[in-house]
Amino acid sequence: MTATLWPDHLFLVGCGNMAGQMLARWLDCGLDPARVAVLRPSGKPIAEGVRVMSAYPDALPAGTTVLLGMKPYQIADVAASLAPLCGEDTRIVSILAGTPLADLRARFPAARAVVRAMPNLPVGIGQGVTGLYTDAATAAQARDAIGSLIAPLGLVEWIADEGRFNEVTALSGCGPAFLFRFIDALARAGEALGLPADQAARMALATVEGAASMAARASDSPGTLADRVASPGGMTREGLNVLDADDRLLSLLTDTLAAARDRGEAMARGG
Ligand SMILES: NC(=O)c1ccc[n+]([C@@H]2O[C@H](COP(=O)([O-])OP(=O)(O)OC[C@H]3O[C@@H](n4cnc5c(N)ncnc54)[C@H](O)[C@@H]3O)[C@@H](O)[C@H]2O)c1
Ligand code: PRO
Repeated sequence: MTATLWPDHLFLVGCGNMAGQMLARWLDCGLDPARVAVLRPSGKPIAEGVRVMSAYPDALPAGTTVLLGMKPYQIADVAASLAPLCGEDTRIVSILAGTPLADLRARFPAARAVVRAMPNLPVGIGQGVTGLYTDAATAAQARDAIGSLIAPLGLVEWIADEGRFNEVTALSGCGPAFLFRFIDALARAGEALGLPADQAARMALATVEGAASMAARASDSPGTLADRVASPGGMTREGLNVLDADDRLLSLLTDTLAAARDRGEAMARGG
């Protein structure tokens, strides 16, 4: 991995579940906490050396990278206080679901570099997925610097077409929740067939962890790997037949992603 180009000044607006995981990973990877300031209404401490404030400062240092980590519906209030502190060299990174770049540009007109980012929770252990999007108004140097900041979080994918950002969010941003549900359902199905609940929970989690790690390292596709588990005439094929009948699992997941995507589109319309 190439060395991370840490920003001189990082200002987090909101530091809950998601931004908190991003910051934890950055600090683990060597970001100097003295470069970080966090605005959070509670004012509660975050980590040794990180400055926490419950009100906006009078000014931001030149070239500050701002991470918008509060809830999407708070953007109007936040922008009213934050935009006057932003200059041409302020870099804005937004993780707000369903909030288009044009909306961010309208709210932070002075900042040249504005990037939409869609991380997911495993960024905290460096195994996340982050989709990124920006436009031509963001200079290449700022784009690279933001890419470098995101790199320690896991897989980084620049998205060419912002019109696909809600699909990206549905797949990888929301994806961990769907996988957590799957692990839970696998365990409960085992329990329904008669296994002790605690044992089924341990086995379901370890099975998903092992299968995902194996798929990540394999040169074969997950589809080929599934066939390798299924001995001809054996037990697995009978199970796969249930998942595959009428594309049942595929339909379920397509409907799941579509519902999440549609919510992103409604949020972008102000819903
Ligand atoms: N949770 C996820 O998996 C995930 C994934 C990708 C993106 N996101 C995005 O991350 C953002 C935060 O989601 P979350 O799940 O971390 O929610 P959260 O509620 O855990 O965090 C939001 C934080 O913002 C703080 N806050 C509230 N009002 C504020 C204000 N006026 N100024 C500054 N901070 C304020 C809250 O105290 C809270 O700590 C959302 O925009 C969401 O779309 C979340
Ligand atoms: N969490 C955010 C939401 O549920 C966005 C992706 C994951 O809206």
